[in-house]
Amino acid sequence: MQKTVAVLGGGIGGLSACFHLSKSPQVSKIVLLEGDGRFGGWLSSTRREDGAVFEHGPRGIRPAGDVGRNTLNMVEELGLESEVLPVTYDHVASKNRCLYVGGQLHKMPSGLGGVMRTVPPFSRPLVQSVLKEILTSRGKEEDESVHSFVSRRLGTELADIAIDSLCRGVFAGDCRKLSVRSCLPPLYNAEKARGSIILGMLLGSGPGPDVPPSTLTKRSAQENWAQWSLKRGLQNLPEALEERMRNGGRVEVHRDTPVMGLSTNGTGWEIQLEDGTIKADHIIAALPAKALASALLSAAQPLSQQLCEIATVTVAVVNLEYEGSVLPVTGFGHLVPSSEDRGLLGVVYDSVPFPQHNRTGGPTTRLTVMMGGAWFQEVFGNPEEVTEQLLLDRATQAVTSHLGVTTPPIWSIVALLKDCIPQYYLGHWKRLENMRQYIRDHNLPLSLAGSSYDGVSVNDVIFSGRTAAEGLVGKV
Ligand SMILES: Cc1cc2nc3c(=O)[nH]c(=O)nc-3n(C[C@H](O)[C@H](O)[C@H](O)COP(=O)(O)OP(=O)(O)OC[C@H]3O[C@@H](n4cnc5c(N)ncnc54)[C@H](O)[C@@H]3O)c2cc1C
Ligand SMILES: C=Cc1c2[nH]c(c1C)Cc1[nH]c(c(CCC(=O)O)c1C)Cc1[nH]c(c(C)c1CCC(=O)O)Cc1[nH]c(c(C)c1C=C)C2
Repeated sequence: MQKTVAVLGGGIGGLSACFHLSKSPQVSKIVLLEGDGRFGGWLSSTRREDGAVFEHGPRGIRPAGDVGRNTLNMVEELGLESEVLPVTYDHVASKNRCLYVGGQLHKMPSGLGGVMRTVPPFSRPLVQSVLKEILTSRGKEEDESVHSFVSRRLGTELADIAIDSLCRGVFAGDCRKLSVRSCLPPLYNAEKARGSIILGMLLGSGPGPDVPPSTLTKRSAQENWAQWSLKRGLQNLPEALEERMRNGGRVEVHRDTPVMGLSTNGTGWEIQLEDGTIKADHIIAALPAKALASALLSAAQPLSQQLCEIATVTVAVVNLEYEGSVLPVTGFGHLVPSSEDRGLLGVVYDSVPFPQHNRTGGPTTRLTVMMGGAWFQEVFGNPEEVTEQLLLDRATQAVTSHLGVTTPPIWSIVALLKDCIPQYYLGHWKRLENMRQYIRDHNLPLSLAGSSYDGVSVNDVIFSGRTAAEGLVGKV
C-alpha cells in the first residue's frame, strides 16, 4: 500500500496520528493541515522572560494505565525525559484536593480514616456509601447519567457534591447530562462485569490494550508518579512533535491552513483549502466534531448531522500570580459544586505541584481560576460579548472569598477557550456506533481521532491518534 494520508487538525491528537504514521513505510506521503497559526490546540503555555510558566489548557498528565504509559513512551521517543517534572503520590498536591462547600474549604476524604469517619461536607462516613454500593444490584439501562448512576449506587449526597464537582473538574460539565458509559467507562464496566464499582476496582474488569513498558514508564512506576508536566510547560510536547515532523522529512506540515470542505469520489478525497485543493487517499480527522461536520456537509450529510450533535462547552481560564506565599491551605486545588456557585468551577494551586514554574527570585503563588463550562451562557452570557475585565474581577473575587487572599495579583492573563471540552451526553456511545457504522457501510476512507469521541484527557487523545494511525497501517 502506498498512500497519501491527510491528517486534519494539528492539536495533540493530529500530531500523535502523524507521529505514529510517520513510523510506517506503508504510507508514501503524510500531510498535516492545521487551521491556526500554531500547532498544539488546547496545549498552550505562556513562558515569561523571568522563567515563570503559565498553562492555559492542561497542566498535568497522569502516567497511570495503558494510555498514560503510551504518552510517556512517546515522551521518551521524543527525547524529552530530562524535561519531565513529576509529582509523586506522596506529594501534598496529590494528597490534598479540596471542595468549597457552604463557604468553606474541605479536604476530600482520603485513606482509611477518611472513609471510616464522618468528614465534612459529607453528613455520614463514606464507608456507609461503600457498603450500599456493594449491596446494590446491577442497573439495567444501556446508558445512564453520571449523577443517576452514582446516586443509585453510592447515594445522592456523594452524587450532588463529589461527583458533581468531579465532572466540573474534568469535563467542565453537568453530571446530570453527562453519560456514565462514555465519561467514566471504568465505573460503567465494573458494574457490568462485577455488579459493583468497588468489586470491579478490586478484581479488575478485563484486560486493556497492551502497551510495552519503557525506561520512563518504569521510572514513573518506581518513583510513584501521580502526574507530570514539562519544564517549559506542556506546550513543549506539541512543539517537540512538530519539530520531529519537520526534521523527519516524512510529513508535509501546513499551518494557517483551515480545511474548508471535503468531497469524496468513493476511493479518495479532495480537500478544499482557502487557496486550492489537495488530494488524499485517506483522512485522519482530528478536528473538533463540529469542524469536521461542517467540512463534510455535502460529502456525507447523515454523518455530518451526527457529528454536529456532539456538544462542547466554553471555559474561561484566568491565570493569577501573587507576591509571596499567600495560600492558607496547600494541595492541588479546590473544586466548587454547582449547588455552591454555578459559574465558578474551581481553582488550581499551580505553584504547589509545579513550583519549578514560578519566576526566578522571590516566592510567588500561581493560581488558575476556571469558570463557565456548562453554565457559561447562564452566568456570563454570550461568550462573544463577555469582557476580560469581568472574568478577571470574578476570578480575583473568588480567590479573596475562597482563600482569604486580599492582596491584588501582581500579574494576570485571561483566556476564553471557546468550545474547548466536548460533552459526552447520554447516548454518546450509540452516536459513535452509528457514525462508525456509516463510515464502514459507505467505505469512507476516514478515521476519527481527538477529544470528541473516546476520552478528553491528553492521554486519551494521544492514544486516539495512535489508534487511528495503526488502524490504517497496522501496529508501528
Ligand atoms: C482548560 C482545559 C484544561 C484541561 N486540563 C487537562 C488536564 O489537566 N489533563 C488532561 O489530560 N487533559 C486536560 N484537558 C483536555 C485536553 O487538553 C484536550 O482534550 C486535548 O488537548 C484535545 O486535543 P485535540 O487534539 O483532540 O483537540 P484540539 O486541541 O482542539 O485540536 C484540534 C485542532 O484542529 C484545528 N482545527 C479546527 N478546525 C480546523 C479546520 N477547519 N481545519 C484545520 N484545522 C482545524 C484547531 O486549530 C486545533 O489545533 C484540558 C482541556 C482544557 C480546555
Ligand atoms: C475546574 C475545572 C477544570 C480543572 N481541570 C479541568 C477542568 C475542566 C480539565 C481536566 N482536568 C483533568 C483532566 C484529565 C482527566 C484524566 O482522565 O486524566 C481534564 C480534562 C485532570 C483532573 N483534574 C481533577 C481530577 C479529579 C482529574 C482526573 C484525574 C486525576 O485524578 O488527576 C480535579 C480538578 N480539576 C481542576 C481542579 C481545580 C481540580 C481539583 C481540585 C481544574
